[in-house]
Amino acid sequence: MIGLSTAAEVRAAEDVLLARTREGVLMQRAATGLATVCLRLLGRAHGTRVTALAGAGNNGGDALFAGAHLAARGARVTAVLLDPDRAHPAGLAALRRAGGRVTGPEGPDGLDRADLVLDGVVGTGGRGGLRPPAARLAGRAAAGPGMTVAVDVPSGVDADTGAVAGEAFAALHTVTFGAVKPGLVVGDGRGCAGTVHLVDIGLGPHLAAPRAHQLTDADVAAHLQPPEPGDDKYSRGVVGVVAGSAVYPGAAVLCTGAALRTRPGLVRYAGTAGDGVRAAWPEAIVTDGRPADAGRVQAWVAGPGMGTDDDARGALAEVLATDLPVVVDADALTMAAREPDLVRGRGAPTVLTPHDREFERFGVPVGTDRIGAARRLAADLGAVVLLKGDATVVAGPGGTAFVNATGTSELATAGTGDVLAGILGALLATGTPPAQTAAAAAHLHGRTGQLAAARGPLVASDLVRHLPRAVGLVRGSATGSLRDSGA
Ligand SMILES: NC(=O)C1=CN([C@@H]2O[C@H](COP(=O)(O)OP(=O)(O)OC[C@H]3O[C@@H](n4cnc5c(N)ncnc54)[C@H](OP(=O)(O)O)[C@@H]3O)[C@@H](O)[C@H]2O)[C@@H](O)CC1
Ligand SMILES: [K+]
Repeated sequence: MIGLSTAAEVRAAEDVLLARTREGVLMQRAATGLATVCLRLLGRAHGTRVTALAGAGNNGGDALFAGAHLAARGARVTAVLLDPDRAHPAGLAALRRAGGRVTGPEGPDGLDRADLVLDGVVGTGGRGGLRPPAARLAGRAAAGPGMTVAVDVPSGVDADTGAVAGEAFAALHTVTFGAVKPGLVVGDGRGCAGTVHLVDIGLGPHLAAPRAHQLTDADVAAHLQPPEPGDDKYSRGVVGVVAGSAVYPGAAVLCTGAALRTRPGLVRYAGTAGDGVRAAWPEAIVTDGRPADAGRVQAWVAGPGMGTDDDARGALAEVLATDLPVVVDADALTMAAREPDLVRGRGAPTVLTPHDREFERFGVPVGTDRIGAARRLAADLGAVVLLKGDATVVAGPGGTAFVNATGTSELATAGTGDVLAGILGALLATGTPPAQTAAAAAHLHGRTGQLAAARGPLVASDLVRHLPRAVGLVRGSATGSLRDSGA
């Protein structure tokens, strides 16, 4: 698992370490790591042109010291000081010693010919969008030929939330220090950060336990264990699906198929789209009656295409009255937003899977702090909230959160949510902790989308077809990483 640490958590760890190390050591570690990543990205330093935008804080200091490293290896480095009188003195001296040029915000900055642009305007100490001179330079860097690399955080991005209030630096890569900040992987910040590279500056032992994480393939593999010799169709987690309608059987077919393809134990279907499900998935056990007629299950998925009429409301209330985990998706979210007490009083896990418009029906729009919004709704309802987006966020009622790293915009097409609900039901039926399980489902859904999209534009049923390969891939990469680590 990759921990996501807020700016305050990183600063607190830095303070402990700063008190124990010689002055400047941490910044040297950061700048050396930054220069090393830049060298790797450039392929060589000699003869390359580098422009380093440097603000008045320590973020600017990092950029100046890294510029000095690159200049010492033969790069032609120009530092553009946003506030020349307050530039980091030691960083500036190092750059000058290494032969770097220095100019002000209106000077000849070399942005039009740069191979690399370093954004050291502002890091974790930033507030709000970029101010005018920095915003103008960031715009020119984005339009210019140089590879854009943000130092610690793209300037103008809120390190904790990913919110961008105005202009921000658009980076192809971000080299971040000590810990990945949530704002680099969620919301608008994710788009500004590009590929994130983490540089270890020794903060690890001093960092508070993170309250937000990203899962890796190895973490998700633990949710996708192959059957063991003693397993049978009941012991592997039986899923119940309440979805679709006579008019809209597609959602039921996709959701049931996704559950079967994720964990082919047993899937029971209860609803009015039974004929469509029987035709598409003869493996499923179908009843045209109520959920209670379906037989024993270990988790329910309710919502996709089921409608919101009295019968649908009755079926939803029936599954929510059980002591089993329930996924509340699509039409079930509309009904739960009207009657949140259906969810609030539950003892067993509930996972709600809203996109932004569905989320808003619970009373408050998502806003720019997606992790915060998901946490608040989760605490209010005593449920897990999986907030869909480019980077899907999962929050548990106690505040634990996950940000998905595998999302692809190709998944923004009809029916992909029905597939996610089916995957989620299949994983929840095994009884693993619901917030991490929901994050694992989002991860697998994203990996499946990546696989399916490799062949061109995808439709939701492509995802169902690619699920077994995605499960194999996730399991395989976990084995690979264990082998790599010598375990
Ligand atoms: N601590 C350590 O040991 C280590 C810290 N490290 C590094 O330090 C960074 C944090 O440094 P920091 O705390 O000095 O703040 P920082 O991000 O440079 O910003 C302050 C400057 O930004 C300005 N500014 C603010 N908002 C702005 C805006 N919207 N648009 C434009 N400007 C804006 C603000 O201006 P002012 O408000 O003062 O006028 C002030 O000049 C951290 O991200 C990491 O890179 C690493 O070297 C590892 C060791
Ligand atoms: K920056």
